[in-house]
Amino acid sequence: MAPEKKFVSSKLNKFMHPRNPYRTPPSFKKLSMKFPEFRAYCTYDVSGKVHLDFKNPRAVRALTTSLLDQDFDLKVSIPDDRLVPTLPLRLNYLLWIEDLLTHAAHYDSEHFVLAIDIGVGAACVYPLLGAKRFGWCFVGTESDQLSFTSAHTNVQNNNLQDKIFLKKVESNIIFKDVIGEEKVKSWTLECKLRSKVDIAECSKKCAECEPQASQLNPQNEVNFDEGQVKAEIKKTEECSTYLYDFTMCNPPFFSCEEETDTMKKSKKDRGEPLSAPTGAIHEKVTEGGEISFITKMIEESQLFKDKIRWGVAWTFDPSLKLNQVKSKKDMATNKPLILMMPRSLMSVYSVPSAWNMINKWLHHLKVKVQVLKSSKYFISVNVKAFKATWLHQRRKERQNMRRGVGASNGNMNIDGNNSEIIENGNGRSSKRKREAGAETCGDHDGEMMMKVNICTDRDFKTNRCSEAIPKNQSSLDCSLTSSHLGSPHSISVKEIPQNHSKQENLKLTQGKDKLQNLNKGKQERLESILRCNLQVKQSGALISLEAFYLGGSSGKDGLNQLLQFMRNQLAKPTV
Ligand SMILES: C[S@@+](CC[C@H](N)C(=O)[O-])C[C@H]1O[C@@H](n2cnc3c(N)ncnc32)[C@H](O)[C@@H]1O
Repeated sequence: MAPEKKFVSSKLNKFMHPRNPYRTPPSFKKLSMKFPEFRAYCTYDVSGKVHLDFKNPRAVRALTTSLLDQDFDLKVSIPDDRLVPTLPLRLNYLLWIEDLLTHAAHYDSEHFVLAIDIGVGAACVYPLLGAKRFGWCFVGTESDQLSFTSAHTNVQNNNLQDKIFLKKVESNIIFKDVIGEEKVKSWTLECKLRSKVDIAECSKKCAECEPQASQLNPQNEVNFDEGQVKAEIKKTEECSTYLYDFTMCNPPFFSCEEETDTMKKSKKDRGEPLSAPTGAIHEKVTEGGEISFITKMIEESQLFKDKIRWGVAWTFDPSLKLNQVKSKKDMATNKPLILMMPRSLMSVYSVPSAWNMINKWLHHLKVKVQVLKSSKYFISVNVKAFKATWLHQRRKERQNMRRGVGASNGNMNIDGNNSEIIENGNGRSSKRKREAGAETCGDHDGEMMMKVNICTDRDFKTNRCSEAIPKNQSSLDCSLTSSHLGSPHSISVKEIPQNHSKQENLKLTQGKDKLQNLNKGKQERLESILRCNLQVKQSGALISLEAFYLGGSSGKDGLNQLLQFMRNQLAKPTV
């Protein structure tokens, strides 16, 4: 067995989040060449394979800090006697939260996210990863002085003090002295104001917030005096409800030291633990154990129910669609569809040339492709499709041939006129014309007919869309309504009235641009027919394509159809 396989046990690996980069174990060889501190704990067998002694806490620490450096550009130090976080599991938690946020009505990938992490630990792992990988801001608490100092140093060393604020707390307190505390409030507000996205959000939410938005310059430089910040806090408290998007915690789990021994013994019965246990006793033990800790969190949450979007096992926020978030079971059953890439079609049998071929197909299908990871032996991409362009390719091919059109001109027009296929919300596609009003959409490739009411950009500008927009909604709300009806590219905002001052116009234009971006991500999720990750990898002498379903109204059938299109291309290339 390759030593990297020990990185995450096979049992755990099936629970790894589909977007977790450590589903594929890192190369210890590469890591040992890059990081001498990691190399110091490596041994090499005759075949040159690298082995790490997972029973040695120092080796485990060197692995974590080297991976943080290599994969996230984070320089982290962890004192000898403090907990060493395992990165795959920490990322799983963060990715699951990202899923939760994605399903919250307000969230978009460009949205400003502010979170609380209770008990950051000496590494400060969640805030550092959250800030670096997802761009989130954090207030972190810690009750242990040594861990607090170490976490603080890690934040400073990575120059993330604009995104992470740490507070030393007493161990009998969770949120009480944190959320309402003046310094925390000032920092969170400054942090929020620093975010340009918030300008659009604020101006949309509450007209009184607009003066503060105009104080920001495009470079994001914020210089507030104490009085201003206090005034802004008051305004924010009056006009906004939620300040924090979520709170997270990896609590100390045991109620006494003896319990940790019992756990060790029962773990032994279940087989040897993979890694050496690390951490001081107070990091693992708390009065009453984790049940008492979490109970306290739930009790205190009621005091701050309108300040945090609660969403773990309980929520006060109806916009959180918890039932759509992937469960561990879903993750475990999210097996990839696999396509073996044959040698015969490639002059050089390598991952890059296999990817070139696949990329050409994806380009032909006009899907959105984002490269996540790329190396000589592994390429991972995220794919979003808004139309089932892979369907009935052969039929289209034959029709084109009959019409005398070049077989694959790379310019696929679904039906030759100015129509497009849009999602109709029930998972089926329907044809839409770029005209206003109610219209019957024709049957397309055997898909269902439906009637849709469409407002165009022109309707919004001329206010003809009165049916779709309640009278009390602002012009920016109008754009949201429009974006729900149209394609990702048809977001529209009402024209800015002529009698506004130049400054106001600029503000509104900035707000409009931001809001359009803000809506784009959410729009894509709402309208996508298929979202999946594709991984091209070399295992031994073979190259394969693994396809993971992530979402989209076509369901896993959509992914099957996409793969069938690829299989057809391998059998009889037309692209
Ligand atoms: C299991 S460790 C988790 C550390 C880190 N979040 C991680 O996942 O690696 C729990 C941490 O919570 C801290 N802690 C315990 N009670 C706390 C409290 N009431 N408020 C803040 N931190 C606390 C401990 O000192 C310890 O660092």
